[in-house]
Amino acid sequence: MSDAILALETVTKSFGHGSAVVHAARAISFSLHAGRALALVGESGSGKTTCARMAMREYLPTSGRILYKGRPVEAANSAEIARYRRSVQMIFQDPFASLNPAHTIAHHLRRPLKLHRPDIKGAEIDATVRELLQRVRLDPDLVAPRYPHELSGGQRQRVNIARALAVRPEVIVADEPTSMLDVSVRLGVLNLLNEMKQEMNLGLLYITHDIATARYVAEDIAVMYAGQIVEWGSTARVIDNPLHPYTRLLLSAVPDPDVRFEDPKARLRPDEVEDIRRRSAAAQDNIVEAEPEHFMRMI
Ligand SMILES: Nc1ncnc2c1ncn2[C@@H]1O[C@H](COP(=O)(O)OP(=O)(O)OP(=O)(O)O)[C@@H](O)[C@H]1O
Repeated sequence: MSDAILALETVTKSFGHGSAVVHAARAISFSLHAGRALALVGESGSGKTTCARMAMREYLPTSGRILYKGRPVEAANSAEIARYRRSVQMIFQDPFASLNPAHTIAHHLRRPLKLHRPDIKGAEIDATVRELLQRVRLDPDLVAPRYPHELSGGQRQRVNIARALAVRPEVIVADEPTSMLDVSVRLGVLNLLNEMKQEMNLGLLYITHDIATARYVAEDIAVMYAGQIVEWGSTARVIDNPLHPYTRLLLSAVPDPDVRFEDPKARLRPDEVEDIRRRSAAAQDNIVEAEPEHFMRMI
């Protein structure tokens, strides 16, 4: 599809040098489209956050290109970079760390409006704060005057979503947005992200170790293993008919980022895990040098 808002084209990111080099992302290609979500799934260390940080321009790729509306970001001037930064907003894992305990929720939402929305002034700012809170299904009268510690984790994450929406982004990058929340409120936050995607025509990059949750937000899934995308497809196809052994491993693993697959709490036996890892690594060796198009055909 050529109407991508944001596209990573054969992007690679390495850290360190020589024998200590870590290939965190290798030949990664994906694009984000208005009103659609891509779930990037994989275990801890597979390279998901590195991809998110490249999409945010916090990390520059070692090689490859990032395109914003078809134009390479590297060639952008400072005004275009500023527009890009506004256009691509991030929601982090820890809903508390990203809010300042000394300020009210209203303050957190007024700030981006004052900085990035010259079209609204004075009383309009407070009206927009109310609108934003309503949009994320929070009661403005109750929530606007509160401090972050007075809200639940789920409410705080909704405030973070409202803050990201304040600058009218085109893309939201949500890195494990529910993994630090109570299980009981996770689905509500995922449903909210899904509604925002549809209502505001946002492109969404949803990053998770828990492949099953992709069903609630994402049209497509890309599965990452050791810095590479090893399987890609529609969410229903990947979950119902996973082709790659590593995807099967993810589907059978417990949804807890702190539990490694070798952990006895994971449902697979250690010998099964070892076998799948070996086959994943072998499959990966075969595709390392392949062009993305060729790789897509292989999976
Ligand atoms: N700034 C950095 N310097 C050196 N190595 C890094 C850096 N950032 C990430 N890495 C390494 O790159 C690899 C991929 O890490 P990344 O954080 O992208 O994975 P992840 O799938 O997002 O994992 P997690 O869910 O734990 O964040 C890991 O081996 C990690 O140690």
